[in-house]
Amino acid sequence: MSDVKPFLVTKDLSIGYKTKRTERIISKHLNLTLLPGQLVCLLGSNGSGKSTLMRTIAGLQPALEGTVYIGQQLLSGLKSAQLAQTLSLVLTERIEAGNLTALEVITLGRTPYTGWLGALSEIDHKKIEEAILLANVENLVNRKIHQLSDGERQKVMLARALAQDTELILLDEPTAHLDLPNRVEMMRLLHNLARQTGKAILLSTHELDLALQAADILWLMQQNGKLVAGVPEDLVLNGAFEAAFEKNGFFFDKSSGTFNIYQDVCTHSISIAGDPVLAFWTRRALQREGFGLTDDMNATFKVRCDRDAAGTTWQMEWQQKNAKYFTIAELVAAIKLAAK
Ligand SMILES: Nc1ncnc2c1ncn2[C@@H]1O[C@H](COP(=O)(O)OP(=O)(O)OP(=O)(O)O)[C@@H](O)[C@H]1O
Repeated sequence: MSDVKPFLVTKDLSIGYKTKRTERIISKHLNLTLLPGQLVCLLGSNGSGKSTLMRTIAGLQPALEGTVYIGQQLLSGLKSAQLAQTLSLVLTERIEAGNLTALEVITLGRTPYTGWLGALSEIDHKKIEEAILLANVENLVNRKIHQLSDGERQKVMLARALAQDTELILLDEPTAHLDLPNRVEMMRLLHNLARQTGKAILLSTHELDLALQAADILWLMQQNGKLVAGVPEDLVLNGAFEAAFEKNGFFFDKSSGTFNIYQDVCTHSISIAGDPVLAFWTRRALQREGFGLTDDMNATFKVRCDRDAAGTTWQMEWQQKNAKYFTIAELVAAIKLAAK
C-alpha cells in the first residue's frame, strides 16, 4: 500500500439539495480520494451532478450526509481563511473584476496570506511570478481583464488559482468557451501542472476525448447516480465509460476511442487493411455511408490501402474482381455502385 497522504477524501458522502420539506439526493455513498500530483477529470452527462459535487467539495454547499476531508482536516471544521490556503476554485462564469489588470487579478490570489489589500511579501511576489510562468500568461499581465478573450481570461484565472498556492485546485469546466487548440492547450497545461507541482487537480468537463487522454483518473457520474472512478483505459474496456453517456443514436467505438454517430444500415461488410492512417480515415468515410466494417477474411469487399512516394492507393477485391482507386471518394463511389 502506498503511504502517500491524499489531499482529498470523501467518506460515504451524499450530495444533493434539501429544503425544509424535500430532499433531493443526486448521488450517495461517494468514497473518493485525490492524491498529490493527480489530474482527475469529472465526467457525466448534463444534469448528472458534476457541479453539485464540485460545490460540495469546495464547501459552497452542504453535504446531505457523510464527510469531506481536505488534507487531514474535516472540511466542515475549516475556517474560510484556512480553506482558501488549501483549496482554490476556478469557475467558468465571467468574474466582475471592474477595471483590474490581469496582474491585479492574479495578485488577488495571495489574499488568503496577505489579508485584503495587504502588503505583498517577497514570497508573495515569488509565488505570483511562478504562477504567471506556469500558466503561460506573461504576455497578458498588463491587459485589463475585461478586455481579454474568454480563453485568455480562463488562463489568467488559472494563474490566480496557482498564485493562491493550494494543494488542491478545482476547476469547473475550464475548457468551456475555448476553441479546439486552446482546449488542448488548457488540458496539456493542467496535466503538466499536476506532474510538475505535485498539486491535485480536479476538473469537470464535457471534453471526453481530451479527458481520456489527459486524466490520470476519471470520476464518471453514471446515469443511475453512481460514481465510478478509475484509470480511463480501464473504464473504457469495462464498459463504464460508454454506460455513462449511453443514448440512442450513437455509440462509443472502443477500437478508435471515439463516439460514433453512425449506425450500420448496409448488409454488406467491408474489411480494411494496410496503412493505419489511411485505414482510419477510410473507415470513417465508410461508416458515414452506413457500411458495416469487419476483420473477417470473408468480408464482401476487401480493401487494402497503401501509401508510398508515388501517392496513396486503395486496392479492392470483391466477387473475384479487382480494382484500384486513388482517393477515398473514388473508393466509396465504387463500393456504393457494387453494393446496389
Ligand atoms: N439549486 C438546486 N436545487 C435543486 N436541484 C438542483 C439545483 N441545482 C441543480 N439541481 C439539479 O441537480 C442535478 C445535478 O445538477 P448539476 O448542475 O450538478 O449537474 P451537472 O452534471 O453539473 O450538469 P451540466 O453538465 O449540465 O452542467 C440536476 O438534475 C439539476 O436540475
